[in-house]
Amino acid sequence: MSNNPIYLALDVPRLDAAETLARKVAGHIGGIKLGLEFFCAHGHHGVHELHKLGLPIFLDLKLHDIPNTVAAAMQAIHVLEPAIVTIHAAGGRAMMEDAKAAAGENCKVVAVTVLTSLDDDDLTAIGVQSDPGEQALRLADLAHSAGLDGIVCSGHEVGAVHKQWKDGFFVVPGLRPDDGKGNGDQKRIVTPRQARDNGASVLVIGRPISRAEDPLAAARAIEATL
Ligand SMILES: O=c1ccn([C@@H]2O[C@H](COP(=O)(O)O)[C@@H](O)[C@H]2O)c(=O)[nH]1
Repeated sequence: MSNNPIYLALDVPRLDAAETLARKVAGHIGGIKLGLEFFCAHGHHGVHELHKLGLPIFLDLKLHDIPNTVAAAMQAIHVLEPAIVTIHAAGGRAMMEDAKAAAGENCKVVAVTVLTSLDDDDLTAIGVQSDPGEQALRLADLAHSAGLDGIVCSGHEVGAVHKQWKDGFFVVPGLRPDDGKGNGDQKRIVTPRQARDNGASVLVIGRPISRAEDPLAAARAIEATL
C-alpha cells in the first residue's frame, strides 16, 4: 500500500468519467474507492477497468446480511483482488468472522461502525441509545474480537478507537477541507489533516475532489495539508 493515505471515492455515474477523473488525480492519491453506486452500475467489468490504473482498489460494498450470504459475496469478489472491503459491524460477530475467513489473504476487511451521515438524533431514531462515539467504540471492540483488520468511523472517533486498538486499520470518510464549501449529507466531519493526526490509516475523499471545479488542484491542495 502506498504512503499516500488518500483514497478517492469514485461516486460518479459514468465509467468513462470515473476513469478520466482517476487518471487526472492518480499522482496525488494512494488508491481508489469504489462504492455501491459504481458497483451496481458497472460491476466486475468496471472494477477490472479501474484496476488498469495500477492503484489499490477499495471495494466499499458495506455488506450486511446473514453470515452465509456475506461469506458467499466475499468469495464472489475475490477475483477482483480488492485491497480493502467493507462490511457492516451491525451484522454481528458471526457475520464478521465468516466474512474475514472468506476474504483473500491480501484483503483487509473493515467494519463500518456508525455512518458519518448520522448524528445523535439519527441514532436515537433507530433505537440506539448511545452517542456515535460510544457506539463506534462498542462496534470497534466487536470487530476487533471477530478478527477483522479494522473499522470505518468518523474522524471524531478514530482517536479513541486507536487508543484501544493500537495496530488497527482505520478508514475515515466524512472529510471536508476547511474551505467553507458544503458538507452535503455528512454530519460528523473533520478535515483530512485532523483525521490523519487522530490516527486514520486511510482518508476517503469524494466530492471535495470529484465535484471541485479543478479536481487536480483540489487533490493537490488536500495532499499538501497532510
Ligand atoms: O460512514 C461512512 C462510510 C462510507 N462513506 C463513503 O465515503 C464516501 C464519502 O464521500 P464524500 O463525497 O467525500 O462525502 C462515499 O463514497 C460514502 O459512501 C461515508 O461517507 N461514510
